[in-house]
Amino acid sequence: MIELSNISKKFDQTTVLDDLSLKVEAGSRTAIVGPSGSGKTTLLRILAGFETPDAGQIVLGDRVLFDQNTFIPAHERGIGFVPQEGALFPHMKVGDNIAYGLKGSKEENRLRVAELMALVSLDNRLASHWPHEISGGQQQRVALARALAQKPALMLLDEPFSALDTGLRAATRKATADLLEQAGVATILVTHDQQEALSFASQIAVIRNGRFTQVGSPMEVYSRPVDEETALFLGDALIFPAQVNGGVARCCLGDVPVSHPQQTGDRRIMLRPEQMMIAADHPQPTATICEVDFTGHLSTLTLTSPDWPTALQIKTLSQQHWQKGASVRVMIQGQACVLAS
Ligand SMILES: Nc1ncnc2c1ncn2[C@@H]1O[C@H](COP(=O)(O)OP(=O)(O)OP(=O)(O)O)[C@@H](O)[C@H]1O
Repeated sequence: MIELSNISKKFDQTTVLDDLSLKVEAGSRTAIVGPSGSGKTTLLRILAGFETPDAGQIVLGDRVLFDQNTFIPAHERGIGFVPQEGALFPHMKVGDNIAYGLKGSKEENRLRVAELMALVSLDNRLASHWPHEISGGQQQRVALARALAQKPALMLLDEPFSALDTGLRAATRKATADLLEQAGVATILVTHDQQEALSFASQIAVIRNGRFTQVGSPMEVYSRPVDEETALFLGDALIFPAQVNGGVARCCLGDVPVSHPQQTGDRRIMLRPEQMMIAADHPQPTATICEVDFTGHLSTLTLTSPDWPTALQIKTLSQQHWQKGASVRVMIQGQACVLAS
């Protein structure tokens, strides 16, 4: 397990990381997600040992890597690091890139490189290619193999899939997740892509202005975000003012059960678009479709109702029924999340 406690870092007079604490269980996957400039890369560099925090403690297993009196240098930490776009050595062939840092004989290293290439599903014949002769996805796998060669207890991935196009990106992400799970290596992925974070990790840490605003399972942070900014950062959200009492929020859509019944009073509630059920041909319609933006399997409907102060935009599965002017009934499934005021 890796545990960071109360990590802070300033550059000049600006606080970049502010009292961060996080636990990552052995063999598990955590994603740190947050907007540009929130401090994600700085935190990874601190973990890797490329940067020194001003305060706090980092413990990996039973080893203190950093505290007031300790600084274990990067090459002694047993931590693998895959930076953005792989950063392979361009003047070294693929095999030599992977073997970089291996300490065995030439023959032992050749066998280990072959083993690592098989592990990341790379054809062994690519070992004699130059990095520029292989695809972006293959380059990422080489970078991963190079990091795995050190048998790290923890792997740090800094936006490693960002240079890949959508299809390759999802496939490489899945392959990487499977591989790290098989190898039993704990992983921290940094990304500003919320979908990537939600799909990759079993723990999500949302960072904003150098602080973790929320840490939890992907489902927890997605469906129960602590505040409006976190809600909107993690996906599409519908946010309404509501009067919350006795586990029910009274809002323009009617009465909706809430997830935290202890929260009461004038609040704002959040629903995800998939919680909105829109029924065409309902005997008691509540809204009118005034615009349909068809984008393939999803359409964005703009709905109006005399009961609502403003129009609602709802992304939903495309259907033949979605026609401008059609009357529909809007129903809500599940519970609303009450946001921090
Ligand atoms: N060596 C440095 N010296 C001074 N300021 C720095 C240094 N490294 C990072 N910063 C600043 O710290 C803040 C956080 O940067 P960081 O790269 O950690 O953010 P990030 O969340 O990884 O952003 P992105 O998603 O754009 O990569 C930024 O304002 C950045 O300008």
